[in-house]
Amino acid sequence: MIARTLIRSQPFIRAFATHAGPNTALPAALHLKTGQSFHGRSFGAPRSIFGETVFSTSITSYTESMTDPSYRNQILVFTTPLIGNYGVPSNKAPIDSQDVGVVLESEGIQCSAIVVADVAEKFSHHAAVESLTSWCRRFNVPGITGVDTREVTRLLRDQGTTLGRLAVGVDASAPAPTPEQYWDPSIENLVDQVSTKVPYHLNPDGDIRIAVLDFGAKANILRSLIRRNAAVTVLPWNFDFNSIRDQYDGLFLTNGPGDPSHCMEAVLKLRETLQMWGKPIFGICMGHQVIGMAAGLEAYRMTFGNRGHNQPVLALASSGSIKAGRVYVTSQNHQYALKLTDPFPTGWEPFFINCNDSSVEGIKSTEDTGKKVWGVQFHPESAGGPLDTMEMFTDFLGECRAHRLTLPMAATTVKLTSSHKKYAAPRFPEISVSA
Ligand SMILES: NC(=O)CC[C@H](N)C(=O)O
Repeated sequence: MIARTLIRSQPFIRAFATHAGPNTALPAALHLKTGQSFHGRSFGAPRSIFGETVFSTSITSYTESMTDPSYRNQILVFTTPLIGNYGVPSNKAPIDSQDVGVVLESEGIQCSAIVVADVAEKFSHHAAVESLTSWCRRFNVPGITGVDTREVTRLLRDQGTTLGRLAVGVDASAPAPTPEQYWDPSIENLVDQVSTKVPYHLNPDGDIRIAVLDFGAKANILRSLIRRNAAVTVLPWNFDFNSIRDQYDGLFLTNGPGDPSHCMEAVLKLRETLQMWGKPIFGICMGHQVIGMAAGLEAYRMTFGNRGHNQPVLALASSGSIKAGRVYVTSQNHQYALKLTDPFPTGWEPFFINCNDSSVEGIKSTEDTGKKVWGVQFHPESAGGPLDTMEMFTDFLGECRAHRLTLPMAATTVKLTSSHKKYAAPRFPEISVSA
């Protein structure tokens, strides 16, 4: 206890803190459904799991990636060899109306396991309160270290995202699972598992009303809206926004895990919104895919997706802070993408294209429609990663303000409640939804 208090209060001591836990020496294996096995040592929770094995090329921000709900049920392989060297911060944000209650992207670890070449047992950072190992253990998430992640990544790049199992406490003589034993998370509606179950409000005193459809929102998306003084109502992913749309100045669709085809209910509702409502709409990642599908585009599963904070995208059109012909470096985490068709659906145009693989990185409504609707596959909110496209939030809210409602703020029928806030400690009044 005394040692822990000292470690928390003394950056000097913390810099040399080690957290070699009791299960560190357990053997562990990463098995892929395609037949390859990699052996190393366990850290974090001493339990075995199945999941979808994906790789991220991010150099920093393992804490933000691991708490991103879009990584739900994925075994995350970091291509950066040393992970954990700056520890893990406290996840409690100051309680004020301009924040969402967490520092990271959600309350806890969302990926099902992590694979690293070399887990750092020593960590050093002024905000760190614990090691990666102890954080994983607290959230019951297993990790494997001592694996040749370059070899795993090359395999995943060639054969595509592959079902896997992280088996803890087994040595090289233990048999790998049979192909039928692998569990495929993409058959489940993961969005339904991570979306808020009931509506809640953030920053109710903001000057503009934005409804957010929550497909598994990263906290920094909500933060980016409320720090620009939006009053935000976060709604379940399949909430009937059309029944309350007249009370809002803009609609935002968030990121979220899994296959977008599980979200057809939201796609069909959004199709009606697009036809009947003229206010600005902005979607990120899953939200962008839902907008594209509502517009008539198809989504497909990529070979290995794009995950990392170093993805270059080329702007094909100018809009707000975005200038056609410029390359922006972006943060990404996705397995699916919209199909590029020629022609594009009437009233829509490609907005961005990926410089590496030419996948669709953004779509927008054409000028002649008079509408302001955008979707981007990348994450302008970053967390972590580059801030090149962050001002798209300012652009969106600027358009919303230009068409602002004149209703008094109290006129919304989505009322506040205190239960079921996804991120925040209880600090808002009770919610009940009257249609
Ligand atoms: N970050 C996201 O929203 C990801 C969207 C979707 N789950 C995909 O993998 O493509």
